[in-house]
Amino acid sequence: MGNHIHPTEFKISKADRRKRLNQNPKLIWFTGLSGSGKSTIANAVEARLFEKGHMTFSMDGDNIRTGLCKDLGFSDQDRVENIRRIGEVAKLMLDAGLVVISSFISPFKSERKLVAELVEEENFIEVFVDCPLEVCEQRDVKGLYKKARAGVIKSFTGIDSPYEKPENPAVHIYSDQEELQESVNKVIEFVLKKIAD
Ligand SMILES: Nc1ncnc2c1ncn2[C@@H]1O[C@H](COP(=O)(O)OS(=O)(=O)O)[C@@H](OP(=O)(O)O)[C@H]1O
Ligand SMILES: Nc1ncnc2c1ncn2[C@@H]1O[C@H](COP(=O)(O)OP(=O)(O)O)[C@@H](O)[C@H]1O
Repeated sequence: MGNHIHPTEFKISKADRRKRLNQNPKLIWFTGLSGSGKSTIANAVEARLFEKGHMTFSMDGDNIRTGLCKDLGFSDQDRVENIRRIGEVAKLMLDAGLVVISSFISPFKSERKLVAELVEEENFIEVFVDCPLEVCEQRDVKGLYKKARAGVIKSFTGIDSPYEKPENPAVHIYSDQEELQESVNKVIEFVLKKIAD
């Protein structure tokens, strides 16, 4: 099927959009356990970037798993497909010139690497929200750990489904030891240079 696809050359290029929006599009990729603080930090980071005049867009389970990926569950295979689709959407948004912020557990190294390659490594900023399982479980923001321990939810990340930690993240957050503002500042300091370059 792919053989019969003939790409159109669009008149407006990535460079045109970059110039119009006055920013370098980047993908800020938050990864970490459920309850580690991805959404909380991502939300504050987006607000700061937007305040500074950048055009941003955030993706998380709320706007992806209820729509584009609503046919997917939490088996390894479905998580891989979830991240693959998110990577493709992020790529389109980067082409549109946006600073894209994503908050998904994204537990597998290989999938995160695939996304980085898809959007080109230089555009991929991996932010590891590191938080011990015990702390996430204690927070239990959505009551899901309790359900996972009770066996009501199967294949829960950190309980009976793996999380592979990033080895060399661009930004390493320790959300059990840092104040929210400190974590946000670390991300902002790293990304602002890249976006404004
Ligand atoms: N089995 C299982 N394992 C992990 N998480 C689960 C599960 N079932 C539901 N949830 C809720 O779904 C959110 C994670 O979805 P993601 O799309 O980020 O997951 S993944 O990247 O595809 O692994 C996750 O949200 P966050 O807490 O924001 O991380 C959970 O609220
Ligand atoms: N330094 C911190 N950074 C982020 N969240 C924190 C921090 N300290 C405590 N929290 C709390 O931890 C919880 C994290 O939840 P959430 O952001 O929904 O995580 P995730 O998106 O990874 O599932 C929130 O209730 C938040 O207030």
